[in-house]
Amino acid sequence: MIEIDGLSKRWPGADRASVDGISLTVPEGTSCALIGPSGSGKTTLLRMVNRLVEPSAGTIRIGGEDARAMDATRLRRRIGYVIQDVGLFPHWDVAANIATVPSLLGWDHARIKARVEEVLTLVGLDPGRFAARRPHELSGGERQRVGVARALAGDPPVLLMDEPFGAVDPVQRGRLQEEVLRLLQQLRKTVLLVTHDVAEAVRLGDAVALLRDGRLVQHAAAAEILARPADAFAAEFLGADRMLLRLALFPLSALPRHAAPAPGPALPDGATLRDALARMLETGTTSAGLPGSGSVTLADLLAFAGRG
Ligand SMILES: Nc1ncnc2c1ncn2[C@@H]1O[C@H](COP(=O)(O)OP(=O)(O)OP(=O)(O)O)[C@@H](O)[C@H]1O
Repeated sequence: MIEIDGLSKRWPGADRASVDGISLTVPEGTSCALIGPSGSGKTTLLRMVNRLVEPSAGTIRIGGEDARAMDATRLRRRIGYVIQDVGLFPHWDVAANIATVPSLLGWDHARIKARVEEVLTLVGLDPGRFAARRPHELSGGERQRVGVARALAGDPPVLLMDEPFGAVDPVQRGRLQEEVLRLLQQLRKTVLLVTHDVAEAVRLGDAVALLRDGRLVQHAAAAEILARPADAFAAEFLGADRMLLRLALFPLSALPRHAAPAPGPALPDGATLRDALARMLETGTTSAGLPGSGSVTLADLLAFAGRG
C-alpha cells in the first residue's frame, strides 16, 4: 500500500508548488494511474515516492512505514521503477541489467540466474535468446520488457512506472499494455503509473488520479471518473470519447443475454461492450452475437451506458 498525505514540492526559486498538498492512497495490490496536462506534477509526485525528489512537506508511507524515515537505498530496493527510456546500462547484457537489484540484495549466483530467467519469461522474452544480448541489440518494445523485468527482479511489493510504454509504436504498445496488465494483476503489485494517455490510464489503472497545476482534481475508479468527471476541466481532459473508453472496461456479461442469434460473426471470447458496439456499427444492426450462442442488444447497451 502507498499512502500519500499532504504531499508538496516547491522547487527552489519557483513561484508556486509543483505538487501542492496531494493526498492519495493506493491500496495493496491495486494500480493508480496519474494523468494530467504537461507540467501538472505527475513525475515529481512519482519521484517523491522513491525519494529521487525530496518533498517540501507531507508524508509517504509504503506498507505502513514512513518512507522519509527509511534508508533511501533500502527503500528503493522495495520499489521497482520503470521509466520511458528504460535506463539500461549499455555495456551490460540483459541478464546483468536485470540482476542489478538481486546482486545488491546479496543473492547467490544460482538464485540470481534462476530469477533472471523467471522474470524474462514473465515479460514474454525467451531467456535463451535474450539474456546475453546488449540493450542496443533489442527493439524498443523488447527494451521496455527488459525494463519491466528489471523492476520486478527483486520482487518489490511496489512498482512505479513513468510513461513505461511511451517510446513504443502503437501496435506494440497495445500488446505490452495488455500483457503488463495481466502480469501485474497476477503478481498483485501495488502500482503507481504516470501516463499522458487517458486510454492507457483507464486500461491499466484500477483508479485514476487527475492532476492540474500540482493539485488533485479527481481520484476515482477508472469507470467512475469516465462516467462522472468532477468538473469541466476533467471532462475536457478525459475527452469526448470517454464513454467509449468506459465501454471497453466492461465484459459482455455486463449485459443481459438474449437467446436470439445476431447477424454477422459472433464476438470473440474476452470481447468488451465497446467491441459489441463496434460490431453493431459494422453490421448495421442492433444486436451482436455472443461467443457460443445468443446476443446482446443496442437497447441494453445504451441503458447500461446511461446508468453510468
Ligand atoms: N528538477 C527540477 N527543478 C526545477 N523545477 C522542476 C524540476 N523538475 C520539474 N520541475 C517543474 O515542476 C513542474 C512539474 O513537472 P513534472 O515533470 O512533475 O510534470 P509532469 O506532469 O510530469 O509533466 P510531463 O507530463 O510534461 O512529463 C514543472 O513546472 C517543471 O518545470
